[in-house]
Amino acid sequence: MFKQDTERGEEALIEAVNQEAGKLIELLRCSDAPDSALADATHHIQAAMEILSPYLQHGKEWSAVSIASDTPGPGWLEEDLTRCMPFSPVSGRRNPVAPPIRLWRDGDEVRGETTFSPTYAGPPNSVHGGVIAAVFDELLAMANVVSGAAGFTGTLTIRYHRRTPLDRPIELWAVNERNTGRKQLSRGEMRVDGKVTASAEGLFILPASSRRS
Ligand SMILES: CC(C)(COP(=O)(O)OP(=O)(O)OC[C@H]1O[C@@H](n2cnc3c(N)ncnc32)[C@H](O)[C@@H]1OP(=O)(O)O)[C@@H](O)C(=O)NCCC(=O)NCCSC(=O)Cc1ccccc1
Repeated sequence: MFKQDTERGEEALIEAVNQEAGKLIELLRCSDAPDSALADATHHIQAAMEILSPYLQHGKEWSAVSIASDTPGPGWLEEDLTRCMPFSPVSGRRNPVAPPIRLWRDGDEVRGETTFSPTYAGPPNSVHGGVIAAVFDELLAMANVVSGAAGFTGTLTIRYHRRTPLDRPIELWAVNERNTGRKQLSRGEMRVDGKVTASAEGLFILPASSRRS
């Protein structure tokens, strides 16, 4: 059974069920189960879907709910930056497709760690390049947030130095290099055992429309 956190209550439960769903995705991705087991699992998954479907939220309002200020619970914690985007497909603890990522503020920089399961595989034993890009998008955006300005991704350039392995601890690092008017320039790295496997540079821009409003 899920262990309830007495202080965080519902929040702990919603995160726990998402984590279980993430493990389910990994089991499906890696499973060599026979048809009988797959049929049984399908039955149980359908039962869970029936329980949840009455609570499905549709429409603009729900898709706009993506930042912590839209949800109950602590939104901004410097030691746990992923809290401010609980529904993110990259780091959100309320999104079962997100890998388990931790991000925290370290002065002007953002640091973090993650381990990618085979759910995120691209080449053999390695993380998918698109997943790496997605993680950098969020990591660099967070470095901008920490620096006090956060625009939309305009351009994101990734250099894949060597393969990023699955099932190994990955170090994440990013910093905002420059804020000029509406533009923020940031860069980041992924490292394994101290060696850079991928690096990124991003130009983030505040849209003209956000200035007028
Ligand atoms: C915002 C902007 C990129 C630009 O705004 P506009 O008002 O149209 O800009 P305007 O035309 O006034 O030009 C101003 C200056 O900027 C320059 N410049 C313009 N564009 C580019 C460019 N692409 N690349 C490079 N430079 C560009 C332009 O030449 C000019 O330069 P100048 O001053 O002459 O030297 C807009 O096109 C847009 O919304 N695109 C979609 C963005 C999107 O969907 N991103 C993905 C989702 S967000 C995400 O994932 C992050 C995240 C993660 C996690 C959590 C949270 C966030």
